[in-house]
Amino acid sequence: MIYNKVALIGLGLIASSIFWSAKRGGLVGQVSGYARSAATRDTARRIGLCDVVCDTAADAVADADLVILCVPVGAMGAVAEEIRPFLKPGAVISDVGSVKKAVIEAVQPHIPEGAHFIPAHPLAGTEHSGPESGFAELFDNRWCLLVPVEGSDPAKVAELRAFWEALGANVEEMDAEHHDLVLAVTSHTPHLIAYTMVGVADDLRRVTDSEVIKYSAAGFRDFTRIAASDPTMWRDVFMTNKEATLEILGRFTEELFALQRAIRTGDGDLLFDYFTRTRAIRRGIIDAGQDTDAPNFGRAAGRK
Ligand SMILES: NC(=O)C1=CN([C@@H]2O[C@H](COP(=O)(O)OP(=O)(O)OC[C@H]3O[C@@H](n4cnc5c(N)ncnc54)[C@H](O)[C@@H]3O)[C@@H](O)[C@H]2O)C=CC1
Ligand SMILES: O=C(O)C(=O)Cc1ccc(O)cc1
Repeated sequence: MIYNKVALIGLGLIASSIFWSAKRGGLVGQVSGYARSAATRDTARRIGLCDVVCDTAADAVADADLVILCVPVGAMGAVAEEIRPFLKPGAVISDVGSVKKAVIEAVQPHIPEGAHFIPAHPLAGTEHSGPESGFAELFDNRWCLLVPVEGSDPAKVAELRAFWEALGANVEEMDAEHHDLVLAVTSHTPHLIAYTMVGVADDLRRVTDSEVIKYSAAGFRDFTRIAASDPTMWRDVFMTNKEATLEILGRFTEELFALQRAIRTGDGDLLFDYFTRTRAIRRGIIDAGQDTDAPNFGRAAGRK
């Protein structure tokens, strides 16, 4: 057993999936949990989420060997400050936030001497949130990126890697700056585009009165699924990964204008060549075994 006691702070999709996955594998002795809202704590107790649900973050982290912050990115710093006095000496503090540079800046100042901060980000999720949305298979065969900070103890990093591997994930290490740029391309900007597209359709009330959903092809349906993601979480992502998302959005709008111009001028060759190139990228993703239509997406989508 890598950790005797693990504390989960924030009991939503990711924390509940960590719990069910850890239970499935018999990975930890005890998992304690804390959520800010009494309603979430009550739900967690009702569904058996965590071995013990505590009414304070202090109680949850007491004696924990690993504390995982599973709250929205914008709340990480305040939560780290709150738990600081109650951490076990030598404890590992990690997180699952979708942005890394800002989380490190917010959390690092609150890590006490002797404790180990090792940021992490599982690249797995659904559009659902809350304590009832998690499931044991969420991380199976998905990536989890570890983002060690300067001075991270390699032995502690190796333990956290083994923990995530036991949860089913494939683990890689990356620095924070690179992580935030990669995620801006692969996750953050695509989410913003989905939000925008659904917003545009909603503005055109004329067609949205049931027609948009009724006649929606797979493309728009995927957008509506993504645009149903948690507003707090995604607001925080864009507030904290500002630099990288603005960089990618700048490039995106340039390309969009180029395609817009090709449509206006009737440049079919440009469109054909562009779509041929992008088709090859999709095929490359599938050949590499990184198809985003992985089973856990289907499963979550099939729940509602
Ligand atoms: N949803 C997804 O697809 C993924 C999310 N993440 C990251 O994981 C983290 C958690 O996301 P989810 O589990 O999806 O969110 P969620 O919305 O399902 O759960 C968040 C939990 O944190 C609690 N919370 C919020 N503010 C708090 C505070 N100040 N103090 C204590 N508890 C607080 C909420 O009540 C809730 O229990 C976020 O940082 C997100 O960026 C990472 C990978 C995928
Ligand atoms: O639901 C989707 O489409 C996702 O892309 C899941 C996801 C959301 C946020 C992350 O930081 C990582 C994965």
